[in-house]
Amino acid sequence: MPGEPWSSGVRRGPDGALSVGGVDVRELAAAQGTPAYVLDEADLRERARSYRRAFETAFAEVGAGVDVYYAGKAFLSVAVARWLHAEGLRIDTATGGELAVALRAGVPGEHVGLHGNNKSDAEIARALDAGVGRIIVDSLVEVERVAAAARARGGAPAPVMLRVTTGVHAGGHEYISTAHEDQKFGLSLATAPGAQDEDSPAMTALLAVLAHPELELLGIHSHIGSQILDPSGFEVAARKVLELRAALAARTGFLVPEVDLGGGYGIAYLPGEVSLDPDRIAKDIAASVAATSAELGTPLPRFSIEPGRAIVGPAGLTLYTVGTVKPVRVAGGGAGPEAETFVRTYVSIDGGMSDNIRPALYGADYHAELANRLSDAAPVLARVVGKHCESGDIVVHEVLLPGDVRAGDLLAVPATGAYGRSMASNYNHVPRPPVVAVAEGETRVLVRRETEDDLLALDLG
Ligand SMILES: Cc1ncc(COP(=O)(O)O)c(C=O)c1O
Ligand SMILES: N[C@@H](CCCC[NH3+])C(=O)O
Repeated sequence: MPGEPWSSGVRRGPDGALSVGGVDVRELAAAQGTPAYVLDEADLRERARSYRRAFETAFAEVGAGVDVYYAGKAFLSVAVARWLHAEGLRIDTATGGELAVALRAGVPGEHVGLHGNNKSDAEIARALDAGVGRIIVDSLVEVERVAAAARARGGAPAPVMLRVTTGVHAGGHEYISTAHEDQKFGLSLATAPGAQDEDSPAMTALLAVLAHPELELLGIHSHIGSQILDPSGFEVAARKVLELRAALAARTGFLVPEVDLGGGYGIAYLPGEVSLDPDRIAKDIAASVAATSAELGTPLPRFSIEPGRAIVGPAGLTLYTVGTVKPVRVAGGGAGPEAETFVRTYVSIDGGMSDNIRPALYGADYHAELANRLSDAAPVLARVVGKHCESGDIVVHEVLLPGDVRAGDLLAVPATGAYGRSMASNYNHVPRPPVVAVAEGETRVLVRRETEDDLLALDLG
């Protein structure tokens, strides 16, 4: 069993080939083609269960309830929404499209949340019609827009949470850190310098929600970033949210019933890295919110969290076929004619930045291994690159691969279950790969491969 960053169902057989969920990758590649995203169903379900178990247990110990919402942006399909709902998770959506998948899966509206910093009126209307359990409001104008949509419908008030930015900056890359002040999400807890008498944008929006009879203020939401490996940021952000909740209660007498602490739990991408341990973080966060609430003299709210990557990321791998292998002599630094050089072996695969944009977008690092055989050839320093017209079309910046890696070999890249297929594109008119689930020796295509005909059907000539 290879261990992290591979899913728990990955094995290396006696002949050196990888299998996942009891399916040999050579058979899988022959039947489904490559590139293909391969999802280890048992691993995915176990991660969902372990997050739910960890948080339910730790929060029950301090006397609080908790719901786990799976952040569908990481990867959503009808089957995955059904599996995760069956495991007791709810579904967090960020657009009308994700909402449509959750509803198509039969997830009841009250177990679905809708996020978005720029929801359209149609998205708001659809969420209300579906009876979603919560709309996470992201701006003051949206308070008015959701209230207007709820008023137009009549009936029960719309359940809303307000997304706040706590100023806690966490996560793997500036683009995926979402609670520092200079960005588009949420409402800030900070007041303008020198304007101590003024309310923060977050407090102003909470008061605005309370002033609307068409809205039910369900909670306060904080999401501080993604791929967070130092969990202390969660506790700092939670304290700020609980302080805001106490301040609102002191001001209005209304104690917000729920607090969402967002997602962002980091995973291993490379051998030697370790994913956050849900038991450990759940215990730490529960102890910290209990202490803060006691200090503030407010009873604990109901909590929720929104992990995406930590549930689906490690459960997925991408299978590629090797094409061109090209040794390239590279200057190694130093100056003058004696500058050292070394050889980097560029291993081109049949996908690339269209199925995994994360290395190009965030400089994210991945690992790759030869998947169809073992080799005792001496390792070479390799860079796994795609087939797109970009020199930044890199899937793995640096990895040691056997020196005899050649056309026709299969490469497996682990930990691609999150933000791979969901951020895939058709750059260079490359059809997007399928998502194939494996479990107990069986294969099931969850999302079929796109075809050139699919792409041409959009082109009306
Ligand atoms: C509001 C919100 N919730 C949940 C998530 C899921 O994050 P992750 O996949 O890092 O757990 C995100 C993405 O960062 C998000 O923006
Ligand atoms: N898509 C990002 C994370 C952002 C998540 C959504 N707020 C990633 O691949 O890491």
